[in-house]
Amino acid sequence: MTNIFIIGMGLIGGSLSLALKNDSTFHRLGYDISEDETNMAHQLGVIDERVTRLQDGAERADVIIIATPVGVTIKIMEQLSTMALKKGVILTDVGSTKRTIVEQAERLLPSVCFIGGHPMAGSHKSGVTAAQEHLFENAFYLLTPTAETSRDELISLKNILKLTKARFIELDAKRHDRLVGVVSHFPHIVAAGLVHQLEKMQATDDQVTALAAGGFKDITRIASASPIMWRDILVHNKEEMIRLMNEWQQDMDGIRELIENEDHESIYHFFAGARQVREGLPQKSRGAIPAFYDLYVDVPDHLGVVSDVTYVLAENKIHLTNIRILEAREDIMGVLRLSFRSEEDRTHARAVLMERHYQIYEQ
Ligand SMILES: NC(=O)c1ccc[n+]([C@@H]2O[C@H](COP(=O)([O-])OP(=O)(O)OC[C@H]3O[C@@H](n4cnc5c(N)ncnc54)[C@H](O)[C@@H]3O)[C@@H](O)[C@H]2O)c1
Ligand SMILES: O=C(O)C(=O)C[C@]1(C(=O)O)C=C[C@@H](O)C=C1
Repeated sequence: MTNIFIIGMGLIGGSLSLALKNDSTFHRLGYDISEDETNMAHQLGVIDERVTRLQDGAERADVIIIATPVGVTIKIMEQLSTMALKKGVILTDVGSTKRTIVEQAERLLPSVCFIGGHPMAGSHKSGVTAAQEHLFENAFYLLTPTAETSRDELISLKNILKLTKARFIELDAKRHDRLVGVVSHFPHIVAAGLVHQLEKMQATDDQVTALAAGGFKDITRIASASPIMWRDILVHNKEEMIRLMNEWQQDMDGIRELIENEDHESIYHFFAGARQVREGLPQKSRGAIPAFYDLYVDVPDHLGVVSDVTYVLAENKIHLTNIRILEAREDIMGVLRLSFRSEEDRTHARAVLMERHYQIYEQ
């Protein structure tokens, strides 16, 4: 048995533990500062065993995964440095920042193999109840080995984490923080800033909230994320945040000037350039929610057809992640788009629906 000790039973710790459950040689021990969270994780089958004292789990562990806010991660490493960890234990984390964590691991735990990790998928939700087994499927899993990391240690860690079905990328911690600063950390400041702007307007005209529609909600979804987690991330990635903030302020000053001068052409290029870059971003599925396996079903447009199809799937214990009517007008066939979690579910669904003479196609 390999004892895997997960510290922090929240969204990410819980999701990782769920992803590891399919290897029967793993025994997953979980610990959280909140006993309620540890108990909930146990009740939900997220872990095999609850641990009530950090030391008890740490000293039994072959692998330790720290899944707490990044500020806490350093404190946990301080605590681990005073414990009798097993020889050869592999220590990793899931924190959204890497430079400070890697530096502190080297300082506090020089004789322990620490490999920084960061699964690049998540959500604005927190806590173990939001954990999902497939959260990291197809996502990038960033690893930050150092010159001290041996090839065997890296392979051992990857062999465990491969159950997440994520794709590994190795990079150094400094570059990690620079890149992730742009695509994740700074956007969270912008999202929260926009919500505060709405809040200020609300004080003088409260109708503004009712008008906050699709665009505002899309761009500010991430402002619902954990303030503890984001406070810690910004402090850890302070230099990058300040650099990006200065760049952003300069860019915004430039745009303000364009608007003041009614410079139609440059304003057009500001948006046209952004659209081109945005549309050129990789479309490949990342994370649990976008990893869709879709089937399209022609259905006669009559009352109850949606429930007929879902009944057939439920009868065969096939889980749907989404269902959508794409077209259903009078006198024509409707089209249902069914989304599944995996290729196996999709293949199974295709077979059972064809048996019932539904017309199926993909794409
Ligand atoms: N949420 C995301 O989208 C996301 C994605 C990738 C990585 N991360 C990183 O993963 C880590 C965890 O984030 P999360 O989203 O799971 O947060 P979360 O709030 O869902 O879970 C964090 C858990 O850590 C626990 N905790 C706090 N202090 C502790 C301590 N001293 N000892 C033990 N447990 C303690 C909390 O009680 C909580 O249950 C963070 O470092 C974050 O940067 C988050
Ligand atoms: O999808 C979201 O809600 C997220 O914010 C996930 C997100 C991100 O910024 O993309 C958040 C923090 C991480 O470290 C990795 C992923």
